[in-house]
Amino acid sequence: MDVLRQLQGFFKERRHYLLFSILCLAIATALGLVYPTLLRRLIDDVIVPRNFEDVPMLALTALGVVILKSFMQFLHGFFGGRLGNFLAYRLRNACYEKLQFLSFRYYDTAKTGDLMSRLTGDLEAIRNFIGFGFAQLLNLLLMLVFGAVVMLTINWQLTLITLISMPLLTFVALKFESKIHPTFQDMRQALSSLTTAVQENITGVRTVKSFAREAHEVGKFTVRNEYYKRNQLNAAELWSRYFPVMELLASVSVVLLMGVGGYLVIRQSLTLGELVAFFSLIWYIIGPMWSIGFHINNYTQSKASGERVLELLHQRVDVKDEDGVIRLDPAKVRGHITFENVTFAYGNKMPAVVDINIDAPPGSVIGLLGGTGSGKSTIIQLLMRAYNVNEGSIKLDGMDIRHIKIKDLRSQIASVFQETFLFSSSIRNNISYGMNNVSMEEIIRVSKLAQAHDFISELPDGYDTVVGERGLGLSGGQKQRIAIARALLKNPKILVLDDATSAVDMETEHEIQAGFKEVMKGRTTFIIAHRISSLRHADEILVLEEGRVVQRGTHEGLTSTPGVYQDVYQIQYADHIAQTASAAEKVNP
Ligand SMILES: Nc1ncnc2c1ncn2[C@@H]1O[C@H](COP(=O)(O)OP(=O)(O)OP(=O)(O)O)[C@@H](O)[C@H]1O
Repeated sequence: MDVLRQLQGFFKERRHYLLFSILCLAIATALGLVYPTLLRRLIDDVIVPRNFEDVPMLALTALGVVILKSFMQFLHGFFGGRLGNFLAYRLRNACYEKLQFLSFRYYDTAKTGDLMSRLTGDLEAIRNFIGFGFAQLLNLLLMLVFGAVVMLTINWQLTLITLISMPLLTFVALKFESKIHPTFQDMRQALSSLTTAVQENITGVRTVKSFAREAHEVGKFTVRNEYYKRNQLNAAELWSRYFPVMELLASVSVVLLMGVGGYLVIRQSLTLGELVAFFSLIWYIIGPMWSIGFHINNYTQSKASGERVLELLHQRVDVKDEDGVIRLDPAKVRGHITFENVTFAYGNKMPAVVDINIDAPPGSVIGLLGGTGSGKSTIIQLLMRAYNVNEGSIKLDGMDIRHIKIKDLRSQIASVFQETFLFSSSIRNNISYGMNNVSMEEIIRVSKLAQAHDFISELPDGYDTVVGERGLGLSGGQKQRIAIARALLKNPKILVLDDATSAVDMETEHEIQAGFKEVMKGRTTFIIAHRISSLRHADEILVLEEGRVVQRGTHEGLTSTPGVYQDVYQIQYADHIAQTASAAEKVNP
């Protein structure tokens, strides 16, 4: 109930809908009791004494009850639907907003499929339960109480005898629920793994095809599909057993009623009308008993769903603005970056970077070189304050970035990552992502700088061409050039190029770098690169190994000092060095 109490906070302005919905359903249920009473009057007061002038009145009453009952049911659905949808809408918005502000740390371990199912399946379960299930569960109790009270007022002995099978019916219903519930959970799990397989397969279609793994993928899917089918069959078998058993038990009441009730009528301790009313009342009570398991199941499932949604909403955001943060005036930002003894570890792992010191004055270019996993990207992540440093500090123009408004800090940094993410929208929208009121001229200007204008112009719809999901349909280099244009449009004080030219050929790299020279002017630039050619003009190059800076200096200084940089240089420039050496030999034999 704690979950329900917490969820209540999301619909407190519409709490009256819940009350109306329950009230209307209760009235409809109470009206349902009028039928047996009318039947009883029809037999005892009309048919038996052949008093037929009362028939029209009884018929009109029945009609009135039907209409009123239907109207009450309509109102229950109306208010329930409004309430459920209002709550789902509020929760969906709250979850989505939370997802925007959750830290990178959360996304390091979060699974897309799981998050999607919280925002869809779980929300749907909550919507149904709060909108309808809750009222119906209460109503079920009301039906039992109302029905039993009316029966007791007719004949309490007969009531006790005929309701003898009720505990057994309840027991079977609950037992059934305890079996079907895990089966449903397995089914949900199986469906989730089936969906994950489809999602992964579509996302990684290029990898699958390039490794000719179609048959393997089909096999993997078949196994999961088989498992899902088995679960479905289990559930179907349980259902097929449930209804006959329930009917059998319910028939015990009916048989008892016929025997004992018939005997009482013969003995004239019960009227014929009362016996018929009893029949109708017994089904009025047994009906809800059949679905008691379903309603309880609905409740437990929604409770679990509520917990999952609330768990997401209660996630702690560890990187957030503190009170009294500094706002940046873009015109005054100079872009002086300093790292002072920075150490950082992801979770409980070994530190990813240790004791990093960098001084990047405004407009300088810092190169980061190192093997895979050496900590290059981590340095950039820390600069953007994706994570808080564990030790030391990072400063922008002398201010610790922890004291600067995150939005302001990030708006001063533009990055081009190794992996370019494009939204399924037009190229123009992708380039101007996050910016308002950008003119077409501006978009074209930056695209030209990023060497993207030519290939965009050749596309059928030019800048209005809609790129597929994550940019499918464009080459890696083309996507990267769009990302570069996007970064240039932001006109940042700090530029991060994370292996930004790795997906383009040498010639294009050269062209892009020539363009970059222009845009890097006046901006502090961090370049992460595997190719020395991308770094040679940097003001300072940091060579990283296992999170530590093992060498630092300019290209000239590092090439003339024995060490990692010189080794990498010799490997990457082997041909060039050999040529230079033979040319020198020819001159000085
Ligand atoms: N999100 C993360 N969660 C946990 N550990 C991480 C995460 N990102 C990186 N690491 C770890 O931190 C270390 C440094 O990784 P980082 O990505 O900074 O290296 P890199 O030099 O950029 O590598 P690459 O050139 O392959 O991109 C590695 O040991 C890596 O496994």
